[in-house]
Formats: sequence, structure tokens, C-alpha cells
Amino acid sequence: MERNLQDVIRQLPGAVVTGNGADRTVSDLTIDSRTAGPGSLFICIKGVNTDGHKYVAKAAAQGAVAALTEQETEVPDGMTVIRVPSTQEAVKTLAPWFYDWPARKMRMIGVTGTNGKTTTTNILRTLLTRTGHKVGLIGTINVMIGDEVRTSHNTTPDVVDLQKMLYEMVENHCDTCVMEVSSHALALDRVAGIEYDTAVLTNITQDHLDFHKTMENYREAKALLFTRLHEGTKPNKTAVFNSDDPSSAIIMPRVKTKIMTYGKGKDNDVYPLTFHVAASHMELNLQTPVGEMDLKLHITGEFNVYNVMGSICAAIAEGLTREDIIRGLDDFAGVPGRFQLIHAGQPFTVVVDYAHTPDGLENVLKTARQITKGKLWVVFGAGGDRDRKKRPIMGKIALDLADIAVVTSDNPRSEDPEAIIRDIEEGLKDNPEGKEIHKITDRREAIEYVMAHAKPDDVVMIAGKGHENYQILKDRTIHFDDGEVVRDFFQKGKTNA
Ligand SMILES: CC(=O)N[C@H]1[C@@H](OP(=O)(O)OP(=O)(O)OC[C@H]2O[C@@H](n3ccc(=O)[nH]c3=O)[C@H](O)[C@@H]2O)O[C@H](CO)[C@@H](O)[C@@H]1O[C@H](C)C(=O)N[C@@H](C)C(=O)N[C@H](CCC(=O)O)C(=O)O
Ligand SMILES: Nc1ncnc2c1ncn2[C@@H]1O[C@H](COP(=O)(O)OP(=O)(O)OP(=O)(O)O)[C@@H](O)[C@H]1O
Ligand SMILES: N[C@H](CCC[C@H](N)C(=O)O)C(=O)O
Ligand SMILES: [Mg+2]
Repeated sequence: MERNLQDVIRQLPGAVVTGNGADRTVSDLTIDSRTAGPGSLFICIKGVNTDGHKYVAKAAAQGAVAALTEQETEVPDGMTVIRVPSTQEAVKTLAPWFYDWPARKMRMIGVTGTNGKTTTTNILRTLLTRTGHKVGLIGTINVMIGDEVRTSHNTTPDVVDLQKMLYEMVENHCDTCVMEVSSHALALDRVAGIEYDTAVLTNITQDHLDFHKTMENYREAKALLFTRLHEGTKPNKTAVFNSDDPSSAIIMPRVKTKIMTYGKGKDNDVYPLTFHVAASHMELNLQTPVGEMDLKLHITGEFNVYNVMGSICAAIAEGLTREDIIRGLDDFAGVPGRFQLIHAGQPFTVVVDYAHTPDGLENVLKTARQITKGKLWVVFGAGGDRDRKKRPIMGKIALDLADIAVVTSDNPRSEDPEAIIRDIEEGLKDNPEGKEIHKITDRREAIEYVMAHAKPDDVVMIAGKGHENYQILKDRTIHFDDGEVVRDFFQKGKTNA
């Protein structure tokens, strides 16, 4: 995408321009000097850790032609500096305009909720792709533009990267984008300039209180996806709600578009008639507005019944037929690190799962219990620099629902791993049944301990990190993969006592 610098300036009310006054071409926007290159307009944002204004010279040295600032800065030779009252505000309209409003050229499906976003977006991508659509996907694990796959840094990227990705999707002839919309993205308006066609709520349970402070703020951030859905000019919009989640009843009355609901009750558009959960699959019979569906799915757990039902509502809203949906769901192989069974020749079941919230942990342990003949183990920790209040709650859930709990580290980030474990242990203090609890701070040692002690018919749930192949420690990020630790343990011929 190329834009004339004067046209860029015209988009910025109140702009004061200094430095190079020549008429030039801007070929790229970036808010990170590290990705600035020839032709870039570098947008300076004041962040939590640092201030983008510090990197104007660096961006210029890398070839950036202009910088967008909100305070006095140096003006490197040859660079044009455009000062506006607020760069954060300016970028919300500048980025969509620069990339020519790509979200207006695709069907946009947004999925929000505490848990289930990655699963739901991936189900929808499979359904739509199998039906002949070219689909872009944005989420926690990766960004996909048709068949091209890139790694993600955030669940929902910042406004500039997001608009750039959408532009690339349009350039690559995608007709639909399905994306996870995090509560951070809604609160910080990373999704400015996007008009959604279909919006899905999975559920709202405790997480991210470090950022939102209260559950009400958290819910209201998520509500924005639905209460703003009618704004704009696109026709045929649908809001999809999980009627079994109490937040839906609070948000739905404020929605001005068509609504579809899913849940256990027969008053929903989509509801289950019967389902049967096994370790690696489930059978599910559903009632839907396009007819009854008999499904055999390669994912499992009651929570996934909800993800499937939400996806079906969105798929129907997008015009898919009963046959499209049945065929697509049959093809859906699951998401890496979501109730993923690890087969390393061991005589018991090992599951790696991304449960990192109280509700997520509760759900996967309840599902695991349904397939456990022996004892149920859980190995888990909690992320550092994240909601501290969820830690003791997760401790109590592990104690209540598993037979043996092994508390370990997740991504400690800047925090002391021992302090995080102490927070979790608050929830383990009241142990009337005297259940076995271990504390093994090193995650590899914790997993290896369990691999060495689990018995045939036991189920081991390794929770929290799912698809992640790294561990973020105070001073460095190391390679770490829960499934690989399990496989290595058995490959090295370590014995299971
Ligand atoms: C709290 C939060 O959302 N922080 C985001 C924020 O970081 P920040 O304000 O600390 O930025 P900063 O590091 O101080 O930098 C300020 C500016 O200087 C720039 N800079 C910095 C260094 C440099 O050398 N050059 C340079 O230009 C940065 O690009 C930035 O524009 O802006 C950054 C750039 O967009 C984001 O990457 C960063 O997300 C961090 C990594 C993060 O962990 N965010 C999490 C909490 C998050 O957003 N999570 C949600 C939900 C997850 C889920 O539930 O799935 C998500 O959507 O991912
Ligand atoms: N519908 C659901 N209800 C409750 N828990 C769920 C649901 N779906 C998934 N989970 C649990 O949450 C974990 C994460 O699932 P998924 O990645 O789909 O959610 P997410 O909303 O994308 O998470 P994140 O906020 O990290 O992006 C799963 O591994 C599982 O433990
Ligand atoms: N997107 C979530 C992922 C958490 C995963 C868990 N492994 C952790 O590090 O806390 C977050 O940033 O809160
Ligand atoms: Mg996700």
C-alpha cells in the first residue's frame, strides 16, 4: 500500500508538521521502530514499559520517512515529523484509512469470551474453508492468510498490525476473516475501524483482573463487541450468545441486531439432544435451525459442546447449510494444546491443555474425570504478571476435582515463581480429605515426577501452557513444550515405577 505523505497529513486534524517538507510516498505504518524500514511512517506511542518517542532517530536510520508524535522530539535529518494531540487517538482512524478499510471488504467474524475463542475461531475457519471460502484467521496461536501461517504475538494485535493483516487478507482474496477479539483489544480499541458481521460470545468467567480490575469492567469490555455491532453500514449482522452464561442476559437487551442463542435449553436456536464424551472424540446430537445434526467429533468435553454450538450459530448466520456444517465438523481435527492426548507409549493417559483460568481448569478436570478409571493427576501453575486473584481459586479447583495435585510454574515472567506458588497454595490449605499435594517448582521436574509415578488407568492433566513451546522466566525465554517433556521422558528410557 502506498500513500502520498500530504494525503496522510490531511487525515490528521490539528497536525503540526516540521522537518522535511517534500512530497513523498509512505509505504507502511508501524508503531514499533524495530520493524520500521524505507518508506515507513513510525507512530510514537507512550507505553507501559517505554515511550516510542525515544526511537524516532532509530526509525529514521532504518529508512522511515516520517514520524507521528504527540510531544516535542528531535527531527532527524530528512525526516518529516507530524505532531498531533494524541497518537493513540489518531492511529485509530489513520490505520484503517491507510490500508483502505479492509474490514469493509470481507465478512468479519469476531469471537470474544474468556475461554474457547481459539477453538471456536478454528472450528469456523475449517467450516468456511471446506465450503469454498478463502478465510483469514487471527488469534492466540497464529495468523493465517489463506494457507500462509504466521506466529502471533498477541491474541488480538495492535490497531496498525491488525489493519495491515486485514489488508493482506484482502490482497490475497480472502472473503472472510475470523478473529479472536480479546478484552484487552476491546478496552484499548485495537479493533477500531472494524465493522463486524457476526459476533460470538463464548463465556465470561474470571481472568485478567490485573488489567480490568473488576469483573464488571471485564464484562463491559467484552460487551462492546455486541453493543456496537449495529453501528456502520453493513447489512445482515448477527450476535451469537451462550444463554447458559449469566453475562449473556446482561448484554443481550442492549443489542440492536439479530440475536441467535445456544445452550442446554430447548428455547435456544442450537441445543444438544444427547452427547457422549470419550477420551479422543465425542458423539453429539444437536437441534439447529437448519435441522438435526448427528455428529462424531474429534474433540471432546462438555465445554467443547458449547464451542461447537457457538460455531454452528455463527456458521448458520454466515449462510452455511446443514451439510456444509456436518462435513466441516467431521474434518475438524482439534487445536494443538487443547485437550491434546500425548501418546508416548505410556500405560496411562496424558492430556496437555491450555486451561489457565479457574473455569478452564474446572471444565477440563471434569471432562478428564469422565474418562478416568484410576487416579486423576493435575500438574499446573499460574502465569506471572497476570491476574493474581485467580491463583488460589485454581488451587481449590485442582484440589476438589483431581486426586493428586502437583503445583508447579507456568510462565513466571518477572515474578518470583515461589511467590506465585504460595498464592496458589492459599487455595490448597483446606484439604479435609488429605489429598496428595506436591510442590515441584521446576515444570520439567514436575512433569517427570508424575510420569514416573502415574499408574495404568490414571489420567494426567498437564494444564496451563497448551500449544506454547516456550517458558518465560525473569531474565530469558527458554524452549519448553509440555508434550515434548513427556515424550522425552519415555524416549530416554526412564522408567515408570
Ligand atoms: C498491556 C498491553 O497490552 N501491552 C501492550 C502494549 O505494550 P506497552 O504499552 O507496554 O508498550 P511498550 O513496550 O511500553 O512500548 C511503547 C511503544 O514503544 C514501541 N517501541 C518499543 C521498543 C523499541 O525498541 N521500539 C519501539 O518502537 C512499542 O512498539 C510501543 O509502541 O503495546 C504493545 C505493542 O502493541 C503490545 O505488544 C503489548 O502487549 C503485551 C505484549 C501483552 O502481554 N499484552 C497482553 C496482556 C495482552 O494484550 N493480552 C491480550 C489477551 C490475551 C488472551 O486472553 O488471549 C491479547 O490480546 O493478547
Ligand atoms: N467453552 C469453554 N468453556 C470453558 N472452558 C473452555 C472452553 N473452551 C475451552 N476451554 C478451556 O480453555 C482453554 C483455552 O481454550 P481456547 O484456547 O479455545 O480459549 P481462548 O479463549 O482462546 O483462550 P485465550 O484467552 O488464552 O486466547 C482450553 O484448553 C480449555 O481448557
Ligand atoms: N493469553 C493469556 C494466556 C495465558 C497462558 C498462560 N500460560 C500464562 O502465561 O499465563 C494471557 O496472556 O493471559
Ligand atoms: Mg485464544
